[in-house]
Amino acid sequence: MTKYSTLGYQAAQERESAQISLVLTWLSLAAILTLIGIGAKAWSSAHYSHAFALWGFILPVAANMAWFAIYRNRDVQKTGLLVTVSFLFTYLIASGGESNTGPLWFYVFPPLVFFLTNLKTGTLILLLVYLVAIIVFQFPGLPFVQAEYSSDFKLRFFATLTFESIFCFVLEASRLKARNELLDLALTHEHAAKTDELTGLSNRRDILNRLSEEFSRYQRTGHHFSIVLIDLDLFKNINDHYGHSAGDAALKQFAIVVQSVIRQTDVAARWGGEEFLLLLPDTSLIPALTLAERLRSEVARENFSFQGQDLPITISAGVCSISQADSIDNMLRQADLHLYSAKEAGRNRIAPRVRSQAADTQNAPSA
Ligand SMILES: Nc1nc2c(ncn2[C@@H]2O[C@H](COP(=O)(O)OP(=O)(O)OP(=O)(O)O)[C@@H](O)[C@H]2O)c(=O)[nH]1
Repeated sequence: MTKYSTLGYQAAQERESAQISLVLTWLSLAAILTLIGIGAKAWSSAHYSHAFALWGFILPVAANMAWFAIYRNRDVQKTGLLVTVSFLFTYLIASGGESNTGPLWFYVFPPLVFFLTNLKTGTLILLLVYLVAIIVFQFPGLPFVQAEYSSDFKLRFFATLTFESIFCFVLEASRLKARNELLDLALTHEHAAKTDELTGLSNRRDILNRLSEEFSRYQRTGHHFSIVLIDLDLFKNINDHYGHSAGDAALKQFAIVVQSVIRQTDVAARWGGEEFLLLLPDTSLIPALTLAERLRSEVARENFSFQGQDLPITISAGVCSISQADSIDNMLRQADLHLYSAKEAGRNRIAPRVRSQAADTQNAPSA
């Protein structure tokens, strides 16, 4: 998965295209009003065909707005407006507009195409615009070309349009660069705010949010979920005998084991110190106990080591399902009580007990 496919990027992209759509709606409205206005001006100067042609462009702009209002398709909205504006500007440069001022509208194009498309597509469209202008300027005899422009005008037109295009390209490129850097920074902060630095798992704040989301989902849909509160056994001894760095290494290795056991939809978090919490969506008590038991036996089997020394790591855990509680606080309290009873019963075990656990944990180390 690339960083551009993460939820954060997708949300930012969605916000940006929603903004572009809004601007396009206002631009379309402004275009309609402008076309009405300059059409009326042409009419008052007795340029009837020109007035009708300008008013004729109102139809596709209005149709594009209506299409978007019904289907909310932003790509069609963008393409529709770009195509209409392209034809309008081609008409203006070919007809000369009022007093040969039609080509002046071309200056709207560079900022508009870079705003609506990306740098590559924008540049391609601008090259097409140049091609249209060159054809109109070089072949005044063509049937659709009614205007003739002086050499001086053509030269200055291309020079100024080129200058404007390059300027818009550079501005857009630096805007995109700044926007991506800002987005990266925001995502890094967002990730840091949700992640435990040592283990890379979710932190307490993140899992509390997810628990409350899962609880709301349960209230809406009735989908059960469970939690597993895990504590590494006699962890103080690990720190005391092998050093704090060995303890840290064991916590990291434990996080890797947890992630290899849980499903992708489950969430593992460092609850604090040497305590961890699992959130298991769509899981009732028995499957949650089975998963906790599998994790316990994986941890007991895993070879935890630090700088060549083996670390004796086992876990105890308390499990609770939403069917046994009426709130998140209550679930956490019950899981904590079960964890306490697992410790009391000799550690390296899961509570509440299921029959199959008894055989597995007969040889569990005592406190
Ligand atoms: N290395 C390391 N140790 C930690 C970290 N967080 C908490 N601890 C240690 O974990 C130990 C927890 O010890 P206790 O709460 O006494 O419990 P325990 O020794 O695990 O005994 P039981 O829970 O009864 O099995 C303490 O010594 C903490 O200093 C950490 O991030 N790194």
